[in-house]
Amino acid sequence: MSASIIDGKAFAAGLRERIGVLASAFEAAAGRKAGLAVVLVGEDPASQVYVRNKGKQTIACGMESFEHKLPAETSEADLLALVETLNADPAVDGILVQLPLPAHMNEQKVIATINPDKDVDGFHVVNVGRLATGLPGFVPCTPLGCVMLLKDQLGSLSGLDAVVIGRSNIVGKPMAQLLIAESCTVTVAHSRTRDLPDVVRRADIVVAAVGRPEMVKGEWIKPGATVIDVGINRVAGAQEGKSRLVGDVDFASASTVAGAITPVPGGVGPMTIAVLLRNTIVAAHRNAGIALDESAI
Ligand SMILES: NC(=O)C1=CN([C@@H]2O[C@H](COP(=O)(O)OP(=O)(O)OC[C@H]3O[C@@H](n4cnc5c(N)ncnc54)[C@H](OP(=O)(O)O)[C@@H]3O)[C@@H](O)[C@H]2O)C=CC1
Ligand SMILES: Nc1nc(=O)c2c([nH]1)NC[C@@H]1CN(c3ccc(C(=O)N[C@@H](CCC(=O)O)C(=O)O)cc3)C=[N+]21
Repeated sequence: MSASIIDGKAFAAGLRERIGVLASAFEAAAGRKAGLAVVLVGEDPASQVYVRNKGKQTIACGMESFEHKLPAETSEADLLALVETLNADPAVDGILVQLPLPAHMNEQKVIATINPDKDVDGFHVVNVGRLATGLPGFVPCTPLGCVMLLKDQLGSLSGLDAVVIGRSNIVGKPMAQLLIAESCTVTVAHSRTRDLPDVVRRADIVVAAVGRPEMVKGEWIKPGATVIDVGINRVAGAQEGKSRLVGDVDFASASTVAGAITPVPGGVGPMTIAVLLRNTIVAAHRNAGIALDESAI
């Protein structure tokens, strides 16, 4: 049996199209474009690529992109001051501070400074609390993108057994919260989990967010299960000096057992950026007091 491939790239393109329509309606109603500010500290090449892609897609959707690139040696106080300026700027609806930050900065302190109603990453404790209690807020982009793909693939997730591998604040934990909200029976596995293959074998839905290239093997997967691979790992390619991207799932073996699986690249990654734009257009409507049917996006 061969799994169907979940085309995150195509789904993300459709999502951006719907956002584009909402963005032009917003501009007509508000007399200004919705705006996203992205802050990058330092010169990490992968982060630079992501930030550039975010900026391009923001503009392509008819929103305004404000990019702030700061040198790696910027003081924490200067970064906090920039965040405060963006909080106060009425042209800015969403703020994203690219992580990880340089070691001399306290990430929690920086995130805590972002106005929760502009926190389109959903990382502020207020939004974490809102998600945990079922209040409207902002949900982290990567896990929300995963749930959109799952619901598109499976319809209702109610009653399904889900295993999330990874318990980070940005992927694993919010992913578990969203699956609980969809009435899945959720297990969260991590580096101390005993017999991970056995835990994964129970799952109708497997979400891998580990950061270990091709760790999850096909023999671990229950036949017909849906596999969402969040991992983005750059490894040495076949050709000298070239690298390639692989996920946390061994795609070759898992795709012979799973019912459906996301590829890397072209799966969850493109969804992350599209959901960021979704959260930004939602923030713009809320901040401007303009009604929007958020469940329809
Ligand atoms: N597609 C996208 O848009 C995004 C992709 N990513 C990718 O997703 C992956 C995870 O990211 P992130 O959550 O930030 O990573 P973290 O490093 O913050 O978390 C990794 C988690 O995996 C667990 N883990 C590590 N080794 C094992 C193991 N051998 N067995 C079981 N669990 C293990 C850790 O457990 P413990 O807590 O015990 O240490 C931890 O909870 C990365 O590849 C990252 O690049 C991340 C964000 C967005
Ligand atoms: N504050 C903050 N918010 C984030 O959401 C955030 C962050 N910091 N730091 C880094 C991680 C990682 N991340 C990705 C976004 C897009 C792709 C993506 O588009 N991936 C493409 C491939 C891109 C390539 O070729 O390199 C794909 O999977 O098809 C991947 C990973 C967002 N993150």
